[in-house]
Amino acid sequence: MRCNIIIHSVSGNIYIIASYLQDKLIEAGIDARLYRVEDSDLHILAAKKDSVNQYLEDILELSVANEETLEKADMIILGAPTRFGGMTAEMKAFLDSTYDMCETRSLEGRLFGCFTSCAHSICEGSHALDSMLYWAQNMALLHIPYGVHPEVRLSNQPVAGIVHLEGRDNEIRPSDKLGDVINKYVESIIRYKN
Ligand SMILES: Cc1cc2nc3c(=O)[nH]c(=O)nc-3n(C[C@H](O)[C@H](O)[C@H](O)COP(=O)(O)O)c2cc1C
Repeated sequence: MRCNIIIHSVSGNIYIIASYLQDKLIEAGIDARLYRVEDSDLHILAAKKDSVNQYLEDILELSVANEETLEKADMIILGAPTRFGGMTAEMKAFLDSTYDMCETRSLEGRLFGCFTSCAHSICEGSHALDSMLYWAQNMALLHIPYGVHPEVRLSNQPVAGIVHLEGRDNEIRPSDKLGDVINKYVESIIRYKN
């Protein structure tokens, strides 16, 4: 199974989650690859903010996603920061560029997952997940939800996907606890593998 993870990340949280998720999927025998969407002024922000500069090179090393990235995937996972309860404009611009694919139904039946990072509110993160989910539904993709995992205690995750809370100015980077959540999500994905 080929899984293409497409991200937008400014200060690195989404990149950290995506890299961990990619490693875990590869360990599970899934051909997981990481792509980014265009962000034309990321380098300008990186010159002003250390937290943006920290992962800039890693992020820019990723190939930029296009329609082929979607068409080659059996599973598409989107990761984008939360912006006012939605996804970022950069991720939205990429998804908007795929409109023809919903009319041709060329992605129908592929699998879908999503994750986000935000400052302080799981609730706003959950809205951001839903905004990506609406795209997936337009594309007739099949959503694999995070669902309910009482064994991962107090993880406070929405059922739709994974949310990381960074606190103020990246004071909380994705931790082992979020790793437990991602591991559970990978277990669900493996069940759909064949
Ligand atoms: C314009 C803007 C709007 C934001 N809106 C929200 C929001 O609605 N809720 C929230 O909790 N965080 C919000 N954030 C914080 C980002 O989602 C957060 O910094 C995220 O972790 C960035 O991910 P990254 O490190 O991968 O770039 C906002 C940030 C910016 C710059």
